[in-house]
Amino acid sequence: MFLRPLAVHRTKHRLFHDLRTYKEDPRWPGWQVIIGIETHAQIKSRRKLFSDSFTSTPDDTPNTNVSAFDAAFPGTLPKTNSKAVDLALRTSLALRCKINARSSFDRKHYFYSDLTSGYQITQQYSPLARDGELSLHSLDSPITVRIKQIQLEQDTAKSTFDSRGSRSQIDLNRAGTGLMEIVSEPDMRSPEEAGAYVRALQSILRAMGSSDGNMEQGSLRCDVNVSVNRKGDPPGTRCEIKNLNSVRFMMAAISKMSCLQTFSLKLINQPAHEIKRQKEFLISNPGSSVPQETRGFNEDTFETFRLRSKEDAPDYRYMPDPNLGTLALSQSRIDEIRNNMPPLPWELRSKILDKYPSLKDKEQSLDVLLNVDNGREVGFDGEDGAGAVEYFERLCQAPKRDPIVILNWMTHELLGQLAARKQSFYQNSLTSEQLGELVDLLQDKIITGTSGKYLLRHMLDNPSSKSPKEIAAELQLVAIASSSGTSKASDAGSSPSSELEILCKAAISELPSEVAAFRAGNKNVLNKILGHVMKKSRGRANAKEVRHIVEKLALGDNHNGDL
Ligand SMILES: Nc1ncnc2c1ncn2[C@@H]1O[C@H](COP(=O)(O)OP(=O)(O)OP(=O)(O)O)[C@@H](O)[C@H]1O
Ligand SMILES: [Mg+2]
Ligand SMILES: [Mg+2]
Repeated sequence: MFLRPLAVHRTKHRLFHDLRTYKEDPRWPGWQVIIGIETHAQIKSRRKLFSDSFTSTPDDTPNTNVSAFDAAFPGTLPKTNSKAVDLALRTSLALRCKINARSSFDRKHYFYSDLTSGYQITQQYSPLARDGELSLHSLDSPITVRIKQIQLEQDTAKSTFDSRGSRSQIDLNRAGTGLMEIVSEPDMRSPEEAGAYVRALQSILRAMGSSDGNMEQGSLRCDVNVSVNRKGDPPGTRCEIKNLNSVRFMMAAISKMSCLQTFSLKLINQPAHEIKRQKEFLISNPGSSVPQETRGFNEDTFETFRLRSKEDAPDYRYMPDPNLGTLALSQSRIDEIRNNMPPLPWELRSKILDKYPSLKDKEQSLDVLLNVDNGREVGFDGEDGAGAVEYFERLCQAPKRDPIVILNWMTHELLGQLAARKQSFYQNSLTSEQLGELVDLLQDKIITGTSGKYLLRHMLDNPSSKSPKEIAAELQLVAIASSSGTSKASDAGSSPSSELEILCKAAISELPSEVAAFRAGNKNVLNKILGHVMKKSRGRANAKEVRHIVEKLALGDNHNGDL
């Protein structure tokens, strides 16, 4: 009884996509571009998919997390890691998939040095989940991309080629790590839609704690399928571009034009990207279709290049894995996961906006916060840890703190500094208490913005449990107060009111010609005098106060203040 409306809805949904009306894209008039994406997301479980060894980060010493099974010793048997399966289930539910109560594993055979067993365990015939969807709200014209299936599989080892020694080196740390292959239907029509899809997927994976979703570090890899057809014609033959490792590269592989804002303009005259290449083929070979190929992407020239044609495609000789049997999932296990799902990114977003309405004008920064790659320790095996959002909320607990100021400091300063150090959020050594106090020092004008940034960098470089106030005093960052006493720097114990005036007086005597020009009416030269004082104060002076004092000293008490 209850299934019927769902089935009708699904049918309508599919029809909508199959017939998705041709919409002219001014970049390739008369043509339609169709894109489908296969993503491989490393599962953020503590242990590998079929063995007890720990999963690794790229920084781990090679070949230190390897069990006999990962190295394919004869006689070793796989044992499915239920935590990894649970994380994949959570992801499948977040993507509104139907869970397959009985899925199974198959062996995909091929011979390469990074695959010691000679086969990869995957789910070719009966995947974990099917028929999901992901809505892309960030686009000007939002779309829904259908998810064809989600399958579990093993990652391979990593081989690197040492050209000096003319030899390949194999690191088995990655061998056997759990992957989710998430396959979309061919529902995207532009590089922008493809980019939005991968970004939305990243935020879901991160919110579910099921993968770091980090393309640069290889925990998320995309294969992009692209085809081109003339308006009114059926879809063209797809070419698959393998292993793209950033959203920008993925968009560039589809169409160089889409990424010219982010990359150098010198690329404008370089040869073909995928859409251009396929269009040119169809124009110069009327009546033929583009040959089906697997292609690579050159990150320097932004060109795709042929790896192999369909005829050269290996015969993987798929066969059911005799050691694993069926992966049976009880309804109660699925229900339990459904009932304990962490909030989805858009749920978290509206919860935060309800709680802190002033952030409505700061949606871009809020999205940065919601999409933070928390790193391995948070949500490891689905456990909850203090991710960036929780950290933000802890900071906002002190009543006098302004959520806008906190959000700015977190997204612009803290996350910026962590990114510069190539650190994930979990590697952040600054506690929420420390950052909170730092922001309080700023709001109370005990330190200036410049000093605050310096203090933050210093604290990240020299982690300690000391309070920012103590460190600010040690580093002599406490702001110099003006004679009007607006600063609370009197805590520092010196006589700060005169210190600022002494600095200003010194500047006036050290820059006589600038002061003369200023007195003669050259307003611009004031900045030079102010810059001189700011430099001498090592960022501890408040620029407004310095300006006021310099004007007063240079022009006498009678200046009208609006120079
Ligand atoms: N005409 C088309 N144009 C663009 N993409 C397409 C087209 N037809 C299918 N696709 C996309 O191609 C992808 C096919 O992936 P799938 O995993 O099913 O097969 P595969 O690429 O043959 O397998 P493998 O996992 O071994 O690479 C899907 O993402 C699908 O949406
Ligand atoms: Mg595939
Ligand atoms: Mg493929």
